[in-house]
Amino acid sequence: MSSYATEKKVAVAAVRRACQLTSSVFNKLVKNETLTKGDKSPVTVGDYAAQAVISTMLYNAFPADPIVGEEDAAELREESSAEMRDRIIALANEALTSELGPGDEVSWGVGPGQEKTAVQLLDAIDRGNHPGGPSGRMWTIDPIDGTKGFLRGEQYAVCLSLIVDAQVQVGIIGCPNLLFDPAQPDLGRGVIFVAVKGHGAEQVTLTGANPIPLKIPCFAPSDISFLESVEAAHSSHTFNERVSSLLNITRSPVRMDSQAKYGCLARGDGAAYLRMPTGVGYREKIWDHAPGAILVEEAGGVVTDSRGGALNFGLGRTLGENFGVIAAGRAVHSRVLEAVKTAGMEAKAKA
Ligand SMILES: Nc1ncnc2c1ncn2[C@@H]1O[C@H](COP(=O)(O)O)[C@@H](OP(=O)(O)O)[C@H]1O
Ligand SMILES: [Mg+2]
Ligand SMILES: [Mg+2]
Ligand SMILES: [Mg+2]
Repeated sequence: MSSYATEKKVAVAAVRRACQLTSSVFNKLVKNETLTKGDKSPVTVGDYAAQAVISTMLYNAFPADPIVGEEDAAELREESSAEMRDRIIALANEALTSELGPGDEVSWGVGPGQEKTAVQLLDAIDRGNHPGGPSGRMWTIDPIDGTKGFLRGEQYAVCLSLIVDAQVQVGIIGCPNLLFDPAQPDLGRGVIFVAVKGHGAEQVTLTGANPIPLKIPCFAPSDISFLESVEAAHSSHTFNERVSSLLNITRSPVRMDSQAKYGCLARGDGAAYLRMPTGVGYREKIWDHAPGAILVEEAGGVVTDSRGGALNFGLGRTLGENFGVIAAGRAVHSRVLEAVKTAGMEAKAKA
């Protein structure tokens, strides 16, 4: 099985630069630097600039690889967005050219790069327009996952994955606001989760140091707690409550934005991640789950939809008919899946 050594190196370097960008943007973010997209969700200068940086670095290393990225530059190309566009270009160039120190080897082509023009950076954002599909190599970029958490100063994640023939091979999740070790808060914040199919999962610091292999522990029933979204619109809190009570879980759920939830699950901070749709019609996006799914699987866990089916990353930009997500260690997963089925039947009977 390929170890995807070069892909991993480039991907970690890209996420590292993007994390530095998003952390520094947060401290300077002003009101008119956030737009509302067509689906009413927020997007900030940080989302755009981070996608530009990651896409540029991927293009340098793998010019033929298509990219499925969350953001596009259509709005930025409008004359009325000139101020925001200039800011994004400046941020992206700063992130692409800054010295990051140890671990940022120039020899891999991932060290400080050249400044890019506005046209090049807008085109880099728009290279994320690939439709996805069942065959070939493609990257997914979610430059800021959990934009709402980012805006609240809480958890968010810079997420990147490599998918080959619909199978996730590499997943990287950068979490600048996450404690490196909740048991040792003095080690500070900032974690990058890294997984390569067949080669395990680990976490490193934002500088790529202190690698720690990740393995989901076995949980006693009394130690089980759920990880879930902060946003009730993204996943049903009431359904999770019902599942918890069916499983006699007494611990309160841990609410957290973004794929930081998958990272926490992979290292044993929480026993299960349950994401049930709040309404009909929303289709989960592949960039919201591909890095997390490979991370949890490589840490020994199981990730399925709410019916127990595999997540299908080969259907395009979304997960298609996959309904909800259940991620957990093997034993907990099968118990949660049973309870989800029971709660689902109860809900149907009531409707
Ligand atoms: N109605 C909905 N149902 C489920 N997920 C949704 C949703 N609306 C938006 N999302 C997704 O939820 C992601 C955040 O997940 P979480 O709630 O776990 O933090 C968002 O990612 P972005 O923040 O990258 O846009 C977005 O893609
Ligand atoms: Mg978004
Ligand atoms: Mg997202
Ligand atoms: Mg996003």
